[in-house]
Amino acid sequence: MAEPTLKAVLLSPERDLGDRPLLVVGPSLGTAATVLWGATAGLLANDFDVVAWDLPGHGVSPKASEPFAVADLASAVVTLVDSIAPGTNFHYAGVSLGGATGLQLGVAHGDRVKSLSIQCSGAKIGTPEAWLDRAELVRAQGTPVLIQGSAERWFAPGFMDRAPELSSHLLHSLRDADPTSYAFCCEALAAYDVRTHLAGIKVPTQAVAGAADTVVPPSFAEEIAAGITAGGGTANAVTLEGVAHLAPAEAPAHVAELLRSLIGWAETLEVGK
Ligand SMILES: O=C(O)CC1=CCC(=O)O1
Repeated sequence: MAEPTLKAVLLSPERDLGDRPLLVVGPSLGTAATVLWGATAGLLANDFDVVAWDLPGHGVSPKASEPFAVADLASAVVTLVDSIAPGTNFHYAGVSLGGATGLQLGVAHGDRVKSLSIQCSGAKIGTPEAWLDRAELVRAQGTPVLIQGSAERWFAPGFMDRAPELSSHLLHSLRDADPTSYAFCCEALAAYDVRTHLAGIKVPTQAVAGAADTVVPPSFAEEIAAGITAGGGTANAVTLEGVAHLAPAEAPAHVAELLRSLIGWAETLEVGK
């Protein structure tokens, strides 16, 4: 296992980094973060420096040459932040595997993270067998074989008709992803389980679920919030109606509002530190 190299895109490019709170946003398996987060970031770009990182072999990140764990993704996010804004503590929001990376940031790098928005994610996602089967499938047949099933899991009913361009753009990022890197992500998810570590997360956390998500239903967000609160941390769970697995693309205005409220509150706590 090794920390992969990650690359990022600044989604609030009209201002230099450093003047405003830094919000790092992360992707779900198969998506490019700029596409997944574009609409939400557009609503936040006046108030925050928004930086979107990509999974290995997805979007702007290079392919992975060896396996990695979700914990390695979290360390790689910290390395990435230090390469663009050295030593800066940041707010973090991530979807699904990007959300799992966020929980791992809270577990292992809580001193660097000012708040966590964990979206359409869980402390454990799916079963190891299913992830290892998917890794084998994508290695044998490439990412196109995943497109039909992903479209069914990712979007709430009616979204593809309402937003044909965005949904097609998201599915193109899956088609363009490197199959080997995608398979490594599946293997990282097979081994991922931070359920017994939630109590160690002390940063303000919001767990956001899609009511129509069949991959990680709202009970997963409730489990995260309950586990963190039990550890003395501060967390709450929110369910978005009409949303499946890609909340920032499906409900950007609502997600932006949730992030504004979380970050605003977390910044007041920081002032007193
Ligand atoms: O199965 C999918 O494609 C959805 C998903 C599970 C983990 C993740 O990041 O995305």
